Amino acid sequence: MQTIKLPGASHKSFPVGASFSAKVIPRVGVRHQPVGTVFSGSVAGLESSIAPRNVIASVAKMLHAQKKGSLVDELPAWKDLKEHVADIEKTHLRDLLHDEARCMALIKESEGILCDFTRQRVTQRTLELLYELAEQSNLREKINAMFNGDHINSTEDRAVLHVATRAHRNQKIIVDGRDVVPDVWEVLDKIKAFTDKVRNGEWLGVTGKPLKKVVAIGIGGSFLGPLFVHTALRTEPNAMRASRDRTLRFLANVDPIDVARALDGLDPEETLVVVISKTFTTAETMLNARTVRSWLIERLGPDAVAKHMVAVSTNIKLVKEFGIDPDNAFGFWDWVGGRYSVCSAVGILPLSLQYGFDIMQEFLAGANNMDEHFKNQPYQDNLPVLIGLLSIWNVSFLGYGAKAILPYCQALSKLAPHIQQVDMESNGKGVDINGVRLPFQTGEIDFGEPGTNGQHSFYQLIHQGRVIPCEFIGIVRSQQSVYLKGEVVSNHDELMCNFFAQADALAYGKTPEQLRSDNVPDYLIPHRVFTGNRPSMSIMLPSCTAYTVGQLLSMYEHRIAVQGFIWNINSFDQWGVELGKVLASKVRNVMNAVRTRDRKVLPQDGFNYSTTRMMNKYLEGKTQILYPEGHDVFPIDMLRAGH
Ligand SMILES: O=P(O)(O)OC[C@H]1O[C@H](O)[C@H](O)[C@@H](O)[C@@H]1O
Repeated sequence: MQTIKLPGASHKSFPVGASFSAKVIPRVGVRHQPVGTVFSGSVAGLESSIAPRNVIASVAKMLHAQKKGSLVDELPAWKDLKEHVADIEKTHLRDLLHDEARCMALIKESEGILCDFTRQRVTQRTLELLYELAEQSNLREKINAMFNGDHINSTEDRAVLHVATRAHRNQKIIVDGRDVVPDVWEVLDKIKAFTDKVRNGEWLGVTGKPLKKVVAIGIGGSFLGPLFVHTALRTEPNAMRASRDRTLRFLANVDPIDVARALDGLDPEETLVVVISKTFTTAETMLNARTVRSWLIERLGPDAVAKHMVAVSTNIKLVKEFGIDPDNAFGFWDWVGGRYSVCSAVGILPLSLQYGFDIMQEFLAGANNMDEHFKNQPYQDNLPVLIGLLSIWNVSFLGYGAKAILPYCQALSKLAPHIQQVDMESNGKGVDINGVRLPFQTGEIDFGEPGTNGQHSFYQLIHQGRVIPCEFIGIVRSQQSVYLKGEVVSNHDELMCNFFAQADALAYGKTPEQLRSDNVPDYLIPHRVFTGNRPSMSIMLPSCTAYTVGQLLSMYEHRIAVQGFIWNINSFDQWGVELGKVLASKVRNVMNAVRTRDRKVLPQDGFNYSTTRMMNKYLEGKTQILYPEGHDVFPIDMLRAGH
């Protein structure tokens, strides 16, 4: 068979004359039917007629995928798994947990992390079928394509290489023919140099005071990951020592209440502001940045910006236009997705200001350790692959659309909010990677709270209402230990007693017979029955340090990628957030028109009845604000008073 070379494609050759139909979308790539046929022909024909590299690469990938069946639910393994559901429906976890061979096979320990999958509604046969599904879905090739810097984010024509942001200095990771690891380390070295200077008092504020308070302004991926890691490290003994006398706060919401809270009690003379935005165009972040810039200038004069404001962005041009010296800007690259950016300057700059670069380097090393594990381990021992496959089983075959993330560790209290974005923005899609509408749902609804708080809140529903697969995360050595003389167990042991108990309570439940033998009156028995058979997994980390937090983060990121690879969706774009933004700017224009022209209500046209009615209620309902021309409506009273 003759082959032709496809520049930039991951599969370097393809049979001449392989036919396809494709819609060519400028700058975006290719979608195949049924979106619409604009071009039909062969790969050879395409190469000679239109030939942009990214289009050829996309077509090659598309053809490759089509060869194997364009939708995952058409694969034989998917069908086998569908049939296998009936076998599993006949089982109960309380029986499955008695099968010792099964349990031994379902407990995996690697990189110091113990994962117990015995309380998943699976048998060894289920796992075999899931591995088969992974094979048939080209999971390994897709993982390799990610690590190789292929443009797997096809709708934005970008590589997906957050793993490069935590590469060791001597690793090589090639994107578009260029090793990016030296670029990554150039920024990391710059972060180290800058944060050392701020922390040791070499870099001072405009009035000569050390900058001990940091306000990090950013939203979405430029906020949730750094907040998660900051919350995880606050009480870790080494991190605590390293951050003594220092403060890190976040300002995310465009709600002025968040501004007031973030700045409350801060002295601008001692405050460094880090504006974090991949695009440097996000409306909320830029308004907050302008607001805080006014706060600094009003108190310290215009020269304050140079000493008190720095930025993290891929868009250095806009950073400069905002008035921040590009020397004080820390870059990253379009191949780092916002929600995957905590290991770039997005997280490492503010967190190094707070904890020092050395601690953040441990965090990067932990993430890198899990990246290597993910890249190299066979499916059977690969923690992110196993967790991802089990989620596919729960969502697509058992029909459990949500999962609860339940760390029995207060330090991990911001894991669930972070994973909400990483998972739901990545995998909440309606079409496959080729643009074909999916006949099944992808993604999961994520929520969670630390144990034991959640037990006193939503566990009722989990135990007796809906079935929600739970992910329990426990820690062997607590960051903080307390043992009170005379108490039965230490405080951390008390916490962990609940961690162990909940998983079994969900799995075993409580039968009417057991209740009767406990002398529960008949009328209460239906209310007190626990059906059990509710799946969970338990993950145990040796400690909650910068290193293990890095591992945990990477494990969750990659399990989400595994799910997206199997569903064959693009987990790395987020078109679904655009429409609301566009409509908000239409509202913004009208709001401005009404407020600046002293009108109390909206004109009749422009919005539907409901929106007009609600907006008029809002506009009439507070004292008329007339935006004064040429003046900042700032600062608000509380901040002016410097409380
Ligand atoms: O970092 P930025 O460019 O300001 O983007 C912040 C956030 O904006 C949008 O909401 C995207 O959906 C998020 O993925 C992103 O993290």
